Amino acid sequence: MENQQQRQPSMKSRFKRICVFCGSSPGKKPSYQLAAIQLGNELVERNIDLVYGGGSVGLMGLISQAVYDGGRHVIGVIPKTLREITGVTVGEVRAVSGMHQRKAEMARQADAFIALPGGYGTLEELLEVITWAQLGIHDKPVGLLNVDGYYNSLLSFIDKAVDEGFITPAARHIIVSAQTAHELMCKLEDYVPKHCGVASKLSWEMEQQLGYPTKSDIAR
Ligand SMILES: C/C(=C\CNc1ncnc2c1ncn2[C@@H]1O[C@H](COP(=O)(O)O)[C@@H](O)[C@H]1O)CO
Repeated sequence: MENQQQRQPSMKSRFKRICVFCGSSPGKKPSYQLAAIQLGNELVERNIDLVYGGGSVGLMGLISQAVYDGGRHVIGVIPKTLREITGVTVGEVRAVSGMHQRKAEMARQADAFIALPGGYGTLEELLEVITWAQLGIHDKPVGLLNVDGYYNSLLSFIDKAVDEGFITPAARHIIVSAQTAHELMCKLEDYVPKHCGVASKLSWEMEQQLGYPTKSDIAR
């Protein structure tokens, strides 16, 4: 069933659709669950659609429901194997063959990425899109919603990696973090990449990295 509640957007955004990575668990603190709903509402306010990992579990279920209830389009990208355990997806379901295809499809569909609190899956997805940005595969903004300081230790670790010479200051700038959904969205709207060095030297086949069939694939 199509979502009924069409609200008038009050803000314009540079983004049409954002990919959100977040816990398949709800987390122990109510603030994590509240942040997922607030981020969903913030996307609705700005007329932005959602792409996410699909299903109704944990924070994933909360944000997708909030965006759907607000009248925006939701795409859930789910590997066929996970479909039975992740619950019902509101909006559109895109079934893919595996976890790699899921990440490529989510990345392809989005104009920006945001990570809410989560576990291994969220961290892996977040670090991959940061790495892809560093390599110049995409220049889409990457936001970290640092709810109640959940990601403080990760940010400290990344700052240590900068101090120790493993991450450049320009690549550190890829991660845009804030404590509230509103503040994060404002920062992402203004984000300008600084890490153009690698991107300008390498000529990635963008389509290939994000899983599009190339012209030569199609010709085969
Ligand atoms: C039903 C349960 C787990 C089902 N597992 C997943 N369901 C949906 N999406 C998942 C699942 N595991 C990983 N993902 C992707 O990673 C992120 C969430 O992983 P995390 O380890 O919980 O942070 C999420 O963005 C998905 O794209 C039992 O609860």
